[in-house]
Amino acid sequence: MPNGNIIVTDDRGTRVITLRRPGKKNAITQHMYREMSRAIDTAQNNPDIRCMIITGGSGVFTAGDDIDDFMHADAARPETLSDGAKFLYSLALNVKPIIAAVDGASIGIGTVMLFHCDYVLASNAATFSAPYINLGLVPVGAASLLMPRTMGYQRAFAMLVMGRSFTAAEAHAAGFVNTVVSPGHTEVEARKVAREICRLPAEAVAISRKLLRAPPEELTRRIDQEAHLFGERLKSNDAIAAFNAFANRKKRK
Ligand SMILES: C/C=C/C(=O)SCCNC(=O)CCNC(=O)[C@H](O)C(C)(C)COP(=O)(O)OP(=O)(O)OC[C@H]1O[C@@H](n2cnc3c(N)ncnc32)[C@H](O)[C@@H]1OP(=O)(O)O
Repeated sequence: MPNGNIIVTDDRGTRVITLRRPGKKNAITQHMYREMSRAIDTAQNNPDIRCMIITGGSGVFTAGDDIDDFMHADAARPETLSDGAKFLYSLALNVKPIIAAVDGASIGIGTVMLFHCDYVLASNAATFSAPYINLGLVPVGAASLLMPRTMGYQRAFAMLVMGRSFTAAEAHAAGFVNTVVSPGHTEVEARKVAREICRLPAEAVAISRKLLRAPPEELTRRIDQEAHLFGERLKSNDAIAAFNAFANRKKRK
């Protein structure tokens, strides 16, 4: 059942998946994860879809997991994790190029998903972080595999273990952003990249892409391994204190 926070449109061979929850900085609920997974999964065997764009629109990409939703979702944690994990599986198993258009903050899963994407555009107002450490947590989504591979161990350490944020220029220098554009222009530029990809021979794109990427089974193995450790960390005093602090921050407002 669509809830309006994920908008999916198909335009000349490109599926555009838009996070639209501006009042909550595009924080991602379990329902939104399911909608995004469905959009990616249903593109796999659809010959009309040649590539995809994931965008947060203008001003923000995503504040990561919706922490309220995460905390209040079914008390059974494995169930809570499963929509996010399913989304990560959808990304890991996806066979079509995905372009990400990042304007503003990209936090947590927002940044992790970029490492599964094929081409990343960012505005110079974009910032990138994956501050699981600040919640007493560990990386998810095969970030511990893909980040050091893409940008080198030291940068991955700064982002994942120290919780550092990268600017668009730093992300570009680190190699996980292809192009930096002006704020408000990421989506239009992403559509140009999509048209370029759509003009290429589809089968050769698919084979070449597969050769370039980590095998899906390697990704899913690491996703599972991280999810297990993440689940353990959720029970830690550090994580409980961090989630309580978030809840109290809201009450004080
Ligand atoms: C298990 C989880 C793992 C992870 O995902 S790790 C990453 C978790 N994410 C974060 O730590 C980011 C938290 N959010 C922020 O730091 C800030 O927000 C921003 C920097 C993204 C934006 O700051 P500003 O422009 O000052 O906006 P604002 O007033 O903080 O937020 C606007 C509304 O959005 C809600 N919100 C923002 N992020 C989240 C989130 N991740 N989960 C749930 N709600 C969120 C706020 O509470 C508020 O809502 P209201 O106006 O009703 O008070």
